[in-house]
Amino acid sequence: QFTVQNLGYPVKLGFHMGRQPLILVADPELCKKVGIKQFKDIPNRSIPSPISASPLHQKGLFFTRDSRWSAMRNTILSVYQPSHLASLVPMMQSFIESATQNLDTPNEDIIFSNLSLRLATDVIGEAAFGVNFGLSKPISVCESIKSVSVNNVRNDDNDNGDDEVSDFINQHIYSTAQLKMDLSGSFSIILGLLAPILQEPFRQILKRIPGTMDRKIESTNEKLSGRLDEIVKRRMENKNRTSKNFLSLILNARESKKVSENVFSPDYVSAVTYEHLLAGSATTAFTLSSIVYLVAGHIEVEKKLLQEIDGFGTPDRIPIAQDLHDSFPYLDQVIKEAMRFYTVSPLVAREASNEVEIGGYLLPKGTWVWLALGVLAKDPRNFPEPEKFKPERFDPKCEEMKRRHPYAFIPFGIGPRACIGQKFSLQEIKLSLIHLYRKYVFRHSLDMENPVEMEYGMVLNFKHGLKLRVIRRT
Ligand code: HEM
Repeated sequence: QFTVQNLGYPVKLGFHMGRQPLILVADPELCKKVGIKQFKDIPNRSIPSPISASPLHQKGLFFTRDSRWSAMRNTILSVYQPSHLASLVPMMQSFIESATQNLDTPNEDIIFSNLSLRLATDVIGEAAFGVNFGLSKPISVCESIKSVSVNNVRNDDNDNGDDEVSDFINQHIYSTAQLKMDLSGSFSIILGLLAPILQEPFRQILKRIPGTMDRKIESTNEKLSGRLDEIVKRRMENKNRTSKNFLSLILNARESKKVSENVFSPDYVSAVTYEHLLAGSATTAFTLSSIVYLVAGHIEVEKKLLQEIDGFGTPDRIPIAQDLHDSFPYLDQVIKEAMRFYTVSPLVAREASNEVEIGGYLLPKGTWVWLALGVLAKDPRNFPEPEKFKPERFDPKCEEMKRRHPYAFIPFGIGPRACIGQKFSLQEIKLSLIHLYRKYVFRHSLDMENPVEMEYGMVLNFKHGLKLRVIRRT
């Protein structure tokens, strides 16, 4: 395991050790070249342990980018187009209102990162499955710091009456927390780093031995993929799919024979649906948490932000999509700066389709090329004083912004494989922040470690959760 730290951002590469040649790219011009041309996505099936330990690995389907993916991407794209996104505002707003009711319990701090994960999971659950997972219920005393550990989310009560779905989603949250890319994972993950060829045989043995992490992961994964299969099967049987969500669109395309049924096999549909849930929840949740964390520590930013939000109108005026686009320029800057400061998805992977020259190096076919988005975002050539949180650096009128390379800030990736949920997540994050700051401000809890500790996993996360004191605005 080794860490790239020369640009101030640790990128753990332990899980790559001993595999095919790898080059890490942290230059905007080269990122553009790699992201848009000459490179294909890594067929992620070949990425070792941490990802292959996830629920749908057994089917060989998790995060695969084979020829079927283009058909899938085209099928679901319309869910994420602006006209449809605008119609999702009321759904998002209703989850936000529900999740953030009664936040200010006297003398109790909250674990905001739990709240944001539940909220983001509910929102994507509705968009992907058309199912209300019921996680965004008002926070209660049982969610105060004193009684809930961050790693214990799956043990929380969830009495929404739909056991199957709530169990599934609790498993999902648990399994998301288990996806680690360093040496703190299961024994087979560690073995995979050192002797890849032994990994699978060992996993097969270890998963049968009670008490091992491999056994726990295996059991979570089995339950999770079983439940997901059931949800997909039931939705396939129900032909009355009028609402426009991810799963309905795929199943309708399958049945209308626009896409061959063999292409969208039930297993494949399960895999991409799960992947979607994962891609859309942990990323959005962390981003929302990190913004609130950073604003809580920068009172001058908070003041300016509150002014903008208050200036929009009385709290009963819910912004529509156009308002979100036009009326909150400072909020835009705060979000971008927070996403630069803590890049939730620090690495984007590609593979050279052919021998190719890049940055003066001749890379053999098959070389893995990783775009280090997190390193890019801390490069002082594009972001002077990169360790300072300064939303104004994203003001379109400022010199720093005008001078900046257009690909210096690409938290959603780049090119034909860029994030499909970019606009969706920004809409959700903006609505959440506007709603929250109309009612509350936040301060770091005294129980929060200082300096904050991050976990550099599949996605960035607060190692011990984000703990906040909530103050109701008067
Ligand atoms: C703040 C929130 C988010 C961030 C920072 C983020 C970031 C990313 C990044 C960096 C990639 C890889 C792009 C590349 O390879 O060039 C990606 C891919 C993807 N994201 Fe997101 N994402 C977010 C939210 C979402 C949401 C809400 C959804 C679903 C609604 C989503 C669905 C996807 C999918 C399906 C892909 C794979 C696209 C493909 O391979 O064609 N993401 N995301």
